[in-house]
Amino acid sequence: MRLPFTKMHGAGNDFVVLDATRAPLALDTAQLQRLGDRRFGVGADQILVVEPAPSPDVDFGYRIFNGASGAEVEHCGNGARCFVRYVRGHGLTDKASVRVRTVNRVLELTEQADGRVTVDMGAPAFEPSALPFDPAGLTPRVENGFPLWPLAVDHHGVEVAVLSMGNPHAVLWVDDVDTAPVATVGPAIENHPRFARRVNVGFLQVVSRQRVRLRVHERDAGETLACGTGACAAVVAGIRLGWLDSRVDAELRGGTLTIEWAGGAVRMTGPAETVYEGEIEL
Ligand SMILES: N[C@@H](CCC[C@H](N)C(=O)O)C(=O)O
Repeated sequence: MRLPFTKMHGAGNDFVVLDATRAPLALDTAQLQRLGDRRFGVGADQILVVEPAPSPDVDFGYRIFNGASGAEVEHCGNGARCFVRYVRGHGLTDKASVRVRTVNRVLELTEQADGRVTVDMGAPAFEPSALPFDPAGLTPRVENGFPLWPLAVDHHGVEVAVLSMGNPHAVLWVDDVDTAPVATVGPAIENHPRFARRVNVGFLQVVSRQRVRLRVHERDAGETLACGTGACAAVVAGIRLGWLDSRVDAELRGGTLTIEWAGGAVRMTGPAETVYEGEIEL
């Protein structure tokens, strides 16, 4: 099968985008992994599939697969920005704002006049069961009414905030992201037995009440240059702890995302770029 695709990125988090609006696409795990493979395939952190609207209240279905494993996941924020650029650029809609349904929420995606894209990401969920995270036997330290959970990781103790943006996130605080142990502590928390479906891990440095620096070890992907849901989760946790204002610029290695949250849905604004179009024999 020759499969047309579009390579895109949002702040360096890169994607293969596939159109399944005209004919259904049933790719198996090996085919998805091949698309995600940087040596034997195209290479991408995630594979994004544009599907017909599954219900009348939305314009499209939006499915996401991690490129390394081919596993389906619930959300991808940087991908959502690329999604709207893709459907408008490929003539699939002329709406400025597009509503899409993921496996567990509805997102609204809007292209701005300056070329950036704003995503209504949906609301964060704080119950441990939303990730899921097993808190049995743990006593959190509570700051500003928000729990920080003690975790034993590689014989060290760390404290993490846990929350869901549709997909699971743990956030921890560091003095300097440049020296943060992302490559070691990231996978250890991702695979910690208290996270039954594993977890994305954010390392957050607070620079001021309106500016943070962030690195994210993504579930299944390792460290990526940016993670949209990770930026939302980290900023929301910082706001809940009383450390951040309601509008924050999050600097990631691949670019800056603006995150806004005042309770309710989180808004994320950032770049979305097309790199090239191609075809692959699968
Ligand atoms: N890059 C994404 C998140 C992709 C999914 C994540 N790796 C997971 O397994 O939940 C983003 O921009 O949000």
